[in-house]
Amino acid sequence: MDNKTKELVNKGVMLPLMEEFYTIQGEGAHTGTAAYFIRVGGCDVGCHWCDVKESWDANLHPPTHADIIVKNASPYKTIVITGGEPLMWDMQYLTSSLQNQGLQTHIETSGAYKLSGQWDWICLSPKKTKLPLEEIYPEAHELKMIIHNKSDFEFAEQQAAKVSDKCGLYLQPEWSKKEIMTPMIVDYVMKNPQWKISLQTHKYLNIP
Ligand SMILES: C[S@@+](CC[C@H](N)C(=O)[O-])C[C@H]1O[C@@H](n2cnc3c(N)ncnc32)[C@H](O)[C@@H]1O
Ligand SMILES: Nc1nc2[nH]cc(C(=O)O)c2c(=O)[nH]1
Ligand code: SF4
Ligand SMILES: [Mg+2]
Repeated sequence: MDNKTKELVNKGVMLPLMEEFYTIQGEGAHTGTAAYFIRVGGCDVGCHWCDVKESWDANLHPPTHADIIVKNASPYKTIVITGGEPLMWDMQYLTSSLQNQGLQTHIETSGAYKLSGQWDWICLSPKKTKLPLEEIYPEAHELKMIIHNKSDFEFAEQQAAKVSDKCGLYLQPEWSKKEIMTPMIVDYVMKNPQWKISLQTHKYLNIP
């Protein structure tokens, strides 16, 4: 990568773009809503069950000008920025440009990096391997905890204690463990109705 490109990536004017696709938000509070997804490469959080490990190495994803990303997104209404870990990059330029076009900016994040950007919706999905920075908890609109084993319920409660009263609470089965964990989540939500269940509905629908 040349120095000029590096500088633009540092400013968030260019971003390592893995893929963009129009689909239905499959998870969490906005499940069922049509949304344009922008998947930015780069993540070092290291979830062993991550369903997009191809995103991890930012060098595999071409630095793309945010103006092009915004142009591609402009026909749509709800834009979901995901990754990889989007907060590894400065999200200010991209999100302010999207909002200037009248688009709704949503993020999927582990919260492990400094919060940047202007967001209409923040979905925080904390990971034990690299905990969220304290600053993001009061900003989260939705807390989405992935349940891979029984101890993850305890971790979910610890994280729920840190978000605001207005934050929606979701338990989502880790995909490879869904046969075992989904019934446990159903039982847990009935006993602890402050939580809701979130399924990866796009995977059941066979859509991206
Ligand atoms: C691939 S991550 C990208 C955004 C960010 N790095 C994060 O983890 O929030 C998008 C969402 O998918 C969830 N996820 C990833 N792998 C999963 C799996 N195997 N089963 C269930 N959810 C998963 C993450 O927890 C996160 O909520
Ligand atoms: N349909 C669909 N919904 C999603 N919600 C969060 C996703 C993600 O990978 O961040 C995702 C995804 O990859 N596809
Ligand atoms: S933080 Fe997100 S992208 Fe990174 S490894 Fe975990 S699930 Fe995958
Ligand atoms: Mg996904």
